Amino acid sequence: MQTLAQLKAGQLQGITRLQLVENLTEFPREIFDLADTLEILDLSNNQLSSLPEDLPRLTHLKILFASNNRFEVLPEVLGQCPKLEMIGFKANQIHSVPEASLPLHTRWLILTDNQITALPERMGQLHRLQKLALAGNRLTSLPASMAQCHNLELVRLSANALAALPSWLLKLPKLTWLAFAGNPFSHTLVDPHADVASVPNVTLADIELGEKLGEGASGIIYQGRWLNPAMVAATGTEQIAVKLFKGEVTSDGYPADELDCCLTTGEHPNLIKVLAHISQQDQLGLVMALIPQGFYNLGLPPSLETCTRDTFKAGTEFSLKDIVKIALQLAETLAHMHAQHISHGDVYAHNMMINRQMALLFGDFGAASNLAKLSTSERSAMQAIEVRALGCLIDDLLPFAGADRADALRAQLRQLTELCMQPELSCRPAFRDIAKLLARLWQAQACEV
Ligand SMILES: Nc1ncnc2c1ncn2[C@@H]1O[C@H](COP(=O)(O)OP(=O)(O)OP(=O)(O)O)[C@@H](O)[C@H]1O
Repeated sequence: MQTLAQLKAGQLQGITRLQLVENLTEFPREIFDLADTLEILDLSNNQLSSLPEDLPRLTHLKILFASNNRFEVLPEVLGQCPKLEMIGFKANQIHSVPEASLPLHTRWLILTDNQITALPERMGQLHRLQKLALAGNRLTSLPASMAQCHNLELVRLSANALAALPSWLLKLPKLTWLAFAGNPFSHTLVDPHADVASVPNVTLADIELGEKLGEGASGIIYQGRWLNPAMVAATGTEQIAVKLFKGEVTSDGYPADELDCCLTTGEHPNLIKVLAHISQQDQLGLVMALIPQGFYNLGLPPSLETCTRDTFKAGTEFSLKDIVKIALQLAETLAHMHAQHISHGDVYAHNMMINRQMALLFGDFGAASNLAKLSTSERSAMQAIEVRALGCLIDDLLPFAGADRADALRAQLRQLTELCMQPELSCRPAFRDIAKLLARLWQAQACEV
């Protein structure tokens, strides 16, 4: 992060990336002194409500973030910025998105947590659009022209007012990560957890909270201990992890939908075991088994460059057998989830943990959607969309498998990847069939050793 004082003193000449958090109410004109080099401008967490008309003078600008400001209209001038392809205006008060505000080469558009009721028809001309974050708005429909957005891969529609799931959406050839919980068409229950009597409902009084273990977008996770002996007896453990949901909408949707999807999914060996839920008026929470020692994240979130694909730590290495084992566990987990009519929405290596034996724990239900109210064909399409995510994951992992003698196995995994990523959704296999195929590959490898 840089300061306004550095900018005004001319100390930032030649930089490609500028971040200013200074309670700005006006766009500092000195930013134009950086026009020859500036590619990434982050003005998030200020008080801005407009951008200058000559913004396109920043001819190299590729990425503009202006989250947590006071914009009410997405500025039209954005549409004239010659290289702008990534636009982030999360958590403003935007109610209007003018046609002219959208540059045609947009790849990544984030408008989460605003007050948008409609998007312009021009959306359909954004042929490069890959990532579209619209959760937490007031959209009642999407422009039909968006059927032409053939490069869309990640779409967040949760927490809106959509009356229906557009049929063209479920045909997009590259759609891979879709979330839509918290819309009128998808609401399943009046009392969200009325059907999960199998999971005990506890209160904060049953728990002693300990140290913070981590924090996600939707909540904070604490180590904890049951204070209630009945719960120790019922769950077979005293030590627990407790996720306390934050109140507000996240980039993936409402915390209540995350909790609902997690509970509806139920138990699976590759999911973190849910021991109880907290559904107090003022606090939602999830009581889980502690993730055992020795588990670490399989991947890291996408970067600005990779946009929709995960990144991996330098030095990452897998054998082809490791990849088969990871993919097999994931396919089985997703088959289970879809059998319960739940889609995960965020099938990414950064949401998976593995240990040295390649045992998999799959987490983060933040972008999950309940498919119960969808038609059978819509549910099949939702499964096919997530099948593509499994294909992307194997595709991402394969380069880390060094050359070894198992060339035939590599070819089989490549073939599976291609099948999972077929542009025509009905040509993709179902998770159960993928799991069967991977189980056969796994057994064949086990016999070879
Ligand atoms: N059952 C658990 N036992 C131990 N640690 C946990 C457990 N659940 C979560 N954590 C820790 O808390 C962190 C945040 O978890 P959480 O699932 O809420 O969010 P996330 O998936 O990491 O983030 P986001 O929701 O923003 O994508 C994890 O990375 C992990 O370190």
